[in-house]
Amino acid sequence: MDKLNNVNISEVQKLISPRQLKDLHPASEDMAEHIHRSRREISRILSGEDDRLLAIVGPCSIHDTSAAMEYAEKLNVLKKKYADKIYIMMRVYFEKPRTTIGWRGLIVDPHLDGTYQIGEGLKEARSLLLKINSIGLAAASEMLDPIVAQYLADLISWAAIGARTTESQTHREMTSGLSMPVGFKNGTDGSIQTAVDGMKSSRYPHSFIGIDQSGDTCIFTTKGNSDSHLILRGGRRGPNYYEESVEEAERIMKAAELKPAIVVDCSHSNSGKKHIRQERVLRDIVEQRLRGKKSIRGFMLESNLFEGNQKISENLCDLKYGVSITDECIGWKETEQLLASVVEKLD
Ligand SMILES: O=C[C@H](O)[C@H](O)COP(=O)(O)O
Ligand SMILES: C=C(OP(=O)(O)O)C(=O)O
Repeated sequence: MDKLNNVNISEVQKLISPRQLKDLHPASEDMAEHIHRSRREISRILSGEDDRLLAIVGPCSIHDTSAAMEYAEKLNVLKKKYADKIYIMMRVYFEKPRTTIGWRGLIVDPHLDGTYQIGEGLKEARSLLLKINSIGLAAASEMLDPIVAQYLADLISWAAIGARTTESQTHREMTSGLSMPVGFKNGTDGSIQTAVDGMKSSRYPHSFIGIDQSGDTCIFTTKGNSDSHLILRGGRRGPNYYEESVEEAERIMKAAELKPAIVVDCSHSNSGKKHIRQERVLRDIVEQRLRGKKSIRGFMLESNLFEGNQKISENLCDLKYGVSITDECIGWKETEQLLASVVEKLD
């Protein structure tokens, strides 16, 4: 009996390497060009060179890839229709950070039953990202596990560091080496400073340990990511999308010698996790922008084919199609109406 090692480990399994997964599900040259272009467009919006608003819209989490693809097709129609006013991309979230415990997303538990078939989850996630990008839509996702990034980051055009990891050294180091614009969410306690510290840290070069495409342990030395920005998502004390909060965020970013660039998350603690309240957040920030608050560069909506959410039932056949199994989302009809009204106001 080994008394010192693996005391709390019950099993270790080999996993496919990033390169093996990419060989199975490769990105074409055309797709690489589309993702490169999307990242540049997003970067120009976040820096203010492009005056459009970034709209990150989609499910709280992906659990059914067919429903996700139906959603992507619908969203892509709006992306093309409103392209001169807003840049629409899809929230394609596969990793869920939990306050305590709960389903952790399609990659970790693709069968939703605690069997943790992570290899299958990675394949499903990569194959969905390929399909979404192939129709010309760009994908936005949270980067939670730095190892997972090696399998999927090439297909992602915008990433978020979540409220629960925004203070983490590991996530700041990872961000400094990521190839796409990355938003730091304010902490769950509402701290904007924590996210601004994350932005600042990730702009510098770092060295850290990670795995390469073959799965070998390596030292990565990064150049720093100049495309970091702030995401206001509200906090324990309530929402932070109001003008006073936006101005406080601007002050904190300026004090850190960062150019203010803010995306407002209309969900989470800005809506008290009530989907019907996302609309009022969105209307308010569009009004702020029209009054000249140019530091607001985008917004995020949690939206699905149908509104609300549902618990993961014992019998998975009972799950309703197109309804979130994590946070509440607005439904497709409301999503269409909200995006149309944003564009109308910006006209
Ligand atoms: O976005 C989803 C949730 O807000 C996040 O994963 C935390 O969820 P929990 O507080 O239900 O664990
Ligand atoms: C988990 C999320 O958000 P936050 O980190 O703001 O809680 C999310 O956007 O899915």
